[in-house]
Amino acid sequence: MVRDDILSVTGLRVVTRDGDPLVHDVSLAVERGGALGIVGESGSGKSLTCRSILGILPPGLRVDAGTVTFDGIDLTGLDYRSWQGLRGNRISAVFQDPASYLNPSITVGKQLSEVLRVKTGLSRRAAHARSLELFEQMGLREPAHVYRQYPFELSGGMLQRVLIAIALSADPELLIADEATTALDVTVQAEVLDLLEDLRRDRGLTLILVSHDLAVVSQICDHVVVMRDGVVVESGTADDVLKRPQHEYTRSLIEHHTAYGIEKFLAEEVLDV
Ligand SMILES: Nc1ncnc2c1ncn2[C@@H]1O[C@H](COP(=O)(O)OP(=O)(O)OP(=O)(O)O)[C@@H](O)[C@H]1O
Repeated sequence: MVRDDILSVTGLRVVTRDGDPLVHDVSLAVERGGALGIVGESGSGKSLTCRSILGILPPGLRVDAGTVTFDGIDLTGLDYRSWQGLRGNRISAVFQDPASYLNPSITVGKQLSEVLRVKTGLSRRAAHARSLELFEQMGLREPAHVYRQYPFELSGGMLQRVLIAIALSADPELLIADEATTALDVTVQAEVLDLLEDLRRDRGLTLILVSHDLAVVSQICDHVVVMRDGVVVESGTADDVLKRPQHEYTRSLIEHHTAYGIEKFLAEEVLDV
């Protein structure tokens, strides 16, 4: 069967102002409705790869080789106006530390409503109703109460759900979650991952999940890319990469992470046989 990739990255290279490469020859692809995990230790180039896809590289860094194609559109050559129609609309993202993306002096409901009005042109009343609906879909209990709360009144898990609601306000096709559950405790982390998995199943949302934690990726991803020092060292189905790793580096990551809960995933191998 022919794969229907919504996103493909080929030979991506990100360099500094002096031309020093930070990400070299990265290639990956995500099937429409699929979930790709990008794993690797801190500094391996996961975030820069995602930021290249989103067109938001830090100042001084640029893509100097490769292509990023989203639904047939070459993102590397896009002008500002074309990005406006894509980022936040068809491609969205959530990051670590959700509080830093919210205005502390405006209620979270108002912040979501404002985004909805700007992105989808809804009236004030319709945006309010849609916000409540989105909060409910994100698993926030008592959405009308949450609507009136300020960021400091919510827990980390609730804030991340609010950020996911904002990221989904324009009904994007692709969501990039870059270490989005890293700061949460394990139980809340699992709940937010369940939410992402539900959104994938119910809305057909395509996911890229970036994490230094293999346990996180093993929970919902069907494909995995392993990065180290700015290069892809191994990629394939989650089953192949996590249960039958070919690369020494992947093996060492798995060894280190068995202590953090991917035993359950790896144990299924026993049942598979
Ligand atoms: N603005 C920048 N200027 C110079 N070097 C940078 C910049 N941003 C990142 N780097 C370097 O690029 C490399 C890849 O960084 P990146 O943030 O993509 O890694 P990562 O795998 O996402 O790690 P982390 O989980 O710590 O964010 C690292 O060596 C990092 O120090």
